[in-house]
Amino acid sequence: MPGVDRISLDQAVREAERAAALDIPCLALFPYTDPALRDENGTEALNPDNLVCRTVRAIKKAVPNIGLLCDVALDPYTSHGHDGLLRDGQILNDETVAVLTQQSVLQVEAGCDIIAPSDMMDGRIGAIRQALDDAGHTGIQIMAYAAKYASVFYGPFRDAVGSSATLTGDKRTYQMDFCNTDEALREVELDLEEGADMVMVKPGLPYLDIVRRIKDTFAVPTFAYQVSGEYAMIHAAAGNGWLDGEKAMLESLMAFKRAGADGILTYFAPRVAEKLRQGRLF
Ligand SMILES: NCC(=O)CCC(=O)O
Repeated sequence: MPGVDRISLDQAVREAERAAALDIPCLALFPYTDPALRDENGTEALNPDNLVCRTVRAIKKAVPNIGLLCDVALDPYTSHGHDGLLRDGQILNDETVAVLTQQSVLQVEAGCDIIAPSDMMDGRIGAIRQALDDAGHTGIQIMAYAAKYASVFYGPFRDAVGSSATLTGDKRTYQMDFCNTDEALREVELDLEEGADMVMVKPGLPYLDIVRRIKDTFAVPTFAYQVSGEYAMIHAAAGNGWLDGEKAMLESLMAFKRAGADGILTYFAPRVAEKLRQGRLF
């Protein structure tokens, strides 16, 4: 991904310090897992000393006031690159949910503030909420990736976490069909009923109609993810001199706000935070 690096644990702590100084409220952590540690069942996800858990502990120790959001899904850990367990070419929904609940508890016990299931299995929000409550973690927030579309715009991210090369098939049996808008409302409704505190739409810019429909229908905290492909397009156009990158970044982020997003996950966060601190966006 242009302009975005994989960083080591000590560098992640420094980035967290920098983010806190820029008033960025929360960081989302995504691991690159050594291929030797990936297997069919994604067992590294349940290692309490895996890269994410170690990084959460280190950041929380050094920068206790920054929020940490941990992704819940198996794709960084599976040899086939899917978010769930796979048997005979089929994703096993309920068996996967049983693993995701354990992954969530481990991440919370490492110090994570917000659990963000991005796997799109059915029924996982309720199961995770129950598992967290049972383990005594009643104050943890859940951000459900409720409307996550099967999108080509995730390409650069998959390269960055090393799952492009290993992904077999596609994710269309569990991520959403981009021809469909009503399904997004049903997914959000289910996730809220199951105990989600906030919902996420992903990708962002091509899906702002979904953000607006969700916000207008449910009036809950609604987030949107400006994903790697969206970021890369602006970056590449700016690099080629086709667009003013700074202005395109700001215009795209303002579009999220206009559509009703309460928060934006973006790879531009440090750049836009610097501008906000200077007090003048436009
Ligand atoms: N679960 C995190 C992602 O899938 C990120 C997608 C992207 O930035 O393209």
